[in-house]
Amino acid sequence: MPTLDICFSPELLTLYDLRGRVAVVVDVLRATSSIVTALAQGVTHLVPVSEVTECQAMAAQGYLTAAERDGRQMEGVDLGNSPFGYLDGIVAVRDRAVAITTTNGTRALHLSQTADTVVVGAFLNLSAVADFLRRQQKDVVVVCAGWKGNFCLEDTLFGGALAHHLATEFNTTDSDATLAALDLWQAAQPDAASYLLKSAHVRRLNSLESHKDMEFCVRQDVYDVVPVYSEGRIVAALQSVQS
Ligand SMILES: O=C(O)[C@H](CS(=O)(=O)O)OP(=O)(O)O
Repeated sequence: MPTLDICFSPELLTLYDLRGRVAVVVDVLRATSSIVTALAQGVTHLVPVSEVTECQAMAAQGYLTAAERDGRQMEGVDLGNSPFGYLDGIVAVRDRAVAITTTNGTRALHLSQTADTVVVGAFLNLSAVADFLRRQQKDVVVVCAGWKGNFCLEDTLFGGALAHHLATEFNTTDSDATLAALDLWQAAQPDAASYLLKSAHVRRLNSLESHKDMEFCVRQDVYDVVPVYSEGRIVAALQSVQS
């Protein structure tokens, strides 16, 4: 039976060997929720980059640009880090490619590249990711983006929810990290959104008046898209299998 382990922060990734495994990178608030939403809304692919200047430069190649630092959209770009940027119709996103840089999410993606496969997880595509992992039948590490290297509740909660979904098909009992995330998921029931109100990131987003982002990002199974990060691009899984 394949194992499901959880890495609470990118700073701990040196302790994990991702080779031969599937990495599920999660940054519920808000990078991976926005990436899932972007692909569901018809974005062709996303390129995660480290620096804002790198992101801005990609506009010359026809990319839409999405850049955020400390929760705020940067000057001179098309989009920030809110999933509503892909939903509100202000920027036409269908059939466009997006260069994206965020505080925590893009770093976690870059650091996970040694995995056999890197997928992008969020509550918005929880069941789709679980189905994808069932088909892969490989060991899994959930890589929590956290906040500036620190543990965060929302990404760990996602890890617990995913482990709960896969508990009969994956070994979720050998890792204390997975057991802790499962306990957290149980503690958050029956209302994970209310539970997350206590998290530091939700308080940060509230102070930026992004409460509706949090309410959206904790919704489960809104989309069935599974983004896969490969060769510098994030594409929907079916596209990746066909190409
Ligand atoms: O925009 C976000 O939600 C965060 C910024 S911060 O953690 O609040 O500074 O970026 P992300 O990379 O999605 O964690």
